[in-house]
Amino acid sequence: MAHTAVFLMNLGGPRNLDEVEPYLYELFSDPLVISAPFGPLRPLLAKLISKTRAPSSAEKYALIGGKSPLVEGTEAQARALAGALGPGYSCHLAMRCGHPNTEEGVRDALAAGATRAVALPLYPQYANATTWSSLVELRRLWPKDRPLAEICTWHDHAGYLDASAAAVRETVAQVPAELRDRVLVVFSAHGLPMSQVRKGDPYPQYIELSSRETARRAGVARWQVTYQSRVGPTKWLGPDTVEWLAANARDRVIVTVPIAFVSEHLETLYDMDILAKESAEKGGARLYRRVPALGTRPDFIAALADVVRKGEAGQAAMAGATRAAAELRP
Ligand SMILES: C=CC1=C(C)c2cc3[nH]c(cc4nc(cc5[nH]c(cc1n2)c(C)c5CCC(=O)O)C(CCC(=O)O)=C4C)c(C)c3C=C
Ligand SMILES: [Fe+2]
Ligand SMILES: [Fe+2]
Repeated sequence: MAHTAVFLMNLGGPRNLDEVEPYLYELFSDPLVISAPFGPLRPLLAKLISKTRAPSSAEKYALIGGKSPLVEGTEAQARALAGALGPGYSCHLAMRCGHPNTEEGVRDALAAGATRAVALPLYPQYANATTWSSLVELRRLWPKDRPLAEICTWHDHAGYLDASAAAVRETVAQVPAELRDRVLVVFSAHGLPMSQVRKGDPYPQYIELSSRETARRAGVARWQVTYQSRVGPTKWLGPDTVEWLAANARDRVIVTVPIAFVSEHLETLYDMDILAKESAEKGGARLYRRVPALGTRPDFIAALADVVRKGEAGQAAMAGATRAAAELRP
C-alpha cells in the first residue's frame, strides 16, 4: 500500500553541552551557510571557527537549560502532524546539523515502508542557507526511484498567517488594558548576511510579507520588522533587533514575534527572551512580552497538514525561490 513519509526539516541543535562544538562544526562546514569560496580549506576553517565559537555558544545554551529544545519540540510537532494527516502518512525528523539527521530520518522512513516522500522545511520563509540546504541533503539521500515532493516556502499560507495572527492577538490581550495603546509589535526574524541577499535570496521579501499579513490579520496598528542573531564581522540584514529596541522602545509596550521560527530554541529563549528583553528595558520600555513560537498549536498543525497535502499535490513549489536557489547552488 502507498505510504508517504513527511520529513520535518530544521537546523537541529545540540542535545547537551558536549554536542555544541561538533554541531557548530557541521553548521560552518555548509557552503550554503557560509558561502565564501574556501574550497579545500573549508574543513580547516570550519574546525577553527567552531572551536573558537564553542565556549561562548555553550554559555548561551547553558543559560537555557544546557541544551537546545529544538529536537524535542520538533518531535512533538511530528507526533501532532502525524495525527492531523491520518493513515497513509508517517512523520520523521531530518535535522541539517546534529541528530536525528537526514540520513537517520530516511532510514526510519524506509523501515516504516514509505514509498514516497514530502519534504517539509520548518522554515516558513525560504532561504538558501536553511531551506535549500535541507532540500539538497534530502535529494542526495532519498532513493531516486521513489517520488519526492519538495515544499519550498509557505510564508504566504493563509492557515499559517491566521495561526501567527491568533498567537499575536493572544499575547497582546494579556497586556494590561491601560497600557494597550502603547503596544508596538516587533517581528524579529533571523538575520542573513547581506552577501546572500545581494545574490538574490528572496528571504527578506518573504519576511516582510509574513509580518505585514500577520499584523493585518491581528489588527495591529504599529509594527516593525527587525533581524536578530547576527554572526561574525560581515554586514547582515538590518535593522538589528537589539540595536533597534535600544533606540525605539521608550515608553512602549514591546511585543516581539518570532516570525521566522516555529519552535522554541536558542534564538527565541536566549536572543529574544534575554538579549532583546534586556535591550528593550534599557531603552525604557514599559513592558516586554514575547509571543510564543507556534509549536503544536492546533491551528498551526492544521496549517502544516494543509501545506503537506498541497505540497504533495505539487501546488507549493515556488518557482522564484527555486530559481534564486539554483543560482546560488554550490
Ligand atoms: C553564520 C551563519 C549563519 C546563518 C546565515 C544563519 C541563518 C539562519 N539560521 C536560522 C535558524 C537557526 N539557527 C540556529 C543556530 C545557529 N545558526 C548559526 C549561524 C547562522 N545561521 C549558528 C552559529 C548557530 C548556533 C548557535 C550559536 O552559536 O549562535 C538554530 C538552532 C538554535 C538552537 O536552539 O540550537 C536555528 C533554528 C535561520 C532561520 C536562518 C536564516 C534564514
Ligand atoms: Fe542559524
Ligand atoms: Fe542563529
